[in-house]
Amino acid sequence: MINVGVLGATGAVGQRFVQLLANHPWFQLTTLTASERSAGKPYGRIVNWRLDAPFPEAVADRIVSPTTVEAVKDLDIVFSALPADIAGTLEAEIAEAGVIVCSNASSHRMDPDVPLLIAEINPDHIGMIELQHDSGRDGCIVTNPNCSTIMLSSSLVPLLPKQIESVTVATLQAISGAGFDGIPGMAICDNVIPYIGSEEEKMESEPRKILGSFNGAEIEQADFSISASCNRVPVIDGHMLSVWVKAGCDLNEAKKAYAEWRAPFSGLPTQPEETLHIFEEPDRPQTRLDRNRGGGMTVSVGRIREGIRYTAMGHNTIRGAAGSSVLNAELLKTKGYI
Ligand SMILES: NC(=O)C1=CN([C@@H]2O[C@H](COP(=O)(O)OP(=O)(O)OC[C@H]3O[C@@H](n4cnc5c(N)ncnc54)[C@H](OP(=O)(O)O)[C@@H]3O)[C@@H](O)[C@H]2O)C=CC1
Ligand SMILES: N[C@@H](CC(=O)OP(=O)(O)O)C(=O)O
Repeated sequence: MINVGVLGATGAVGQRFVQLLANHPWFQLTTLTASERSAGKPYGRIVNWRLDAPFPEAVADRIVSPTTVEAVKDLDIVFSALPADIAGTLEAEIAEAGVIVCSNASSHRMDPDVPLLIAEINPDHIGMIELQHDSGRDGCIVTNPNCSTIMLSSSLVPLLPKQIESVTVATLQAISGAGFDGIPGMAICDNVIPYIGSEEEKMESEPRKILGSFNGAEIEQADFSISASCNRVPVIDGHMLSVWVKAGCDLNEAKKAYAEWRAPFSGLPTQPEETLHIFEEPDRPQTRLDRNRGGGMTVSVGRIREGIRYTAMGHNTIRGAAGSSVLNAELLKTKGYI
């Protein structure tokens, strides 16, 4: 078994990691960390379990560690669900100590030697790890994109060969995206908030790295513009996107590209049968009905119509965070990095 830990194991993403890793066939969850407020106490006592999945009793008595290099330096992999302001320095120090860091935080996403990885979308970017090893880092950092960016980039990939010129996107994002203490109920009930700090900037930059090509030394970014407008809506989980794509194809060619696209590999434990599910019904995808498709790992796409316009939706803390990160680690194992 491969020994793994979760940094920030009590938060919205951290709890998803614990849920997904508790019975993982390859990874043994040995270490859970959180802030000084939680360290030294049994996980089952201090965690406020808020997921729509049963609490994994096997970790109830595990004593929460402080979030330090010392606490995780003997592990093979750590999954990071830390706030970005803490993750920057700490993740780099943990990677220097020889550990593989699979991170959800934004701190290292745009580093020139760090893969911004969605396993089925840009698996060859994993080669960027060699750049980190070349510069003397014993371990490495592999990052997940921003949660809305994962839905956008995954849903754009079938159209990539059709010469995308520009992308316009408007989001309807769930409140779990802001973390457990992110948005008070009084602010979001019966309301829509047309602002999510730094989200539009991330959506306009990260997909160009993800959908760019890696030539062995650097990423040549995808050559199209993105304009994003992000909104918070009162749903618990699931980010929905309305997308407009200017590309060199007509509607029939676009629909054919979606129907024919397949993930480049299959069979990893956390990989869904369908990375993309294409709906023909006029009123799908819907957040509540479709967010758990493929165990929360499938991105649903529908309403593909003249323009080209479509709707995409996925589970923000599973496909958009913890699930994608675990799948990235599974890919690392199959490629011999673990
Ligand atoms: N929510 C989402 O959909 C997504 C989140 N992300 C990113 O994932 C990361 C985690 O987000 P999320 O789970 O939502 O956040 P939460 O606020 O829900 O959880 C934060 C976690 O970090 C711990 N923590 C807070 N301060 C410290 C500290 N000073 N030292 C050590 N640990 C600390 C908390 O522990 P304690 O309980 O002890 O305070 C908790 O475990 C962020 O970087 C976020 O941007 C990325 C994609 C999607
Ligand atoms: N900002 C996203 C979630 C998130 O934390 O993203 P990032 O890791 O890029 O800051 C949301 O609110 O839905």
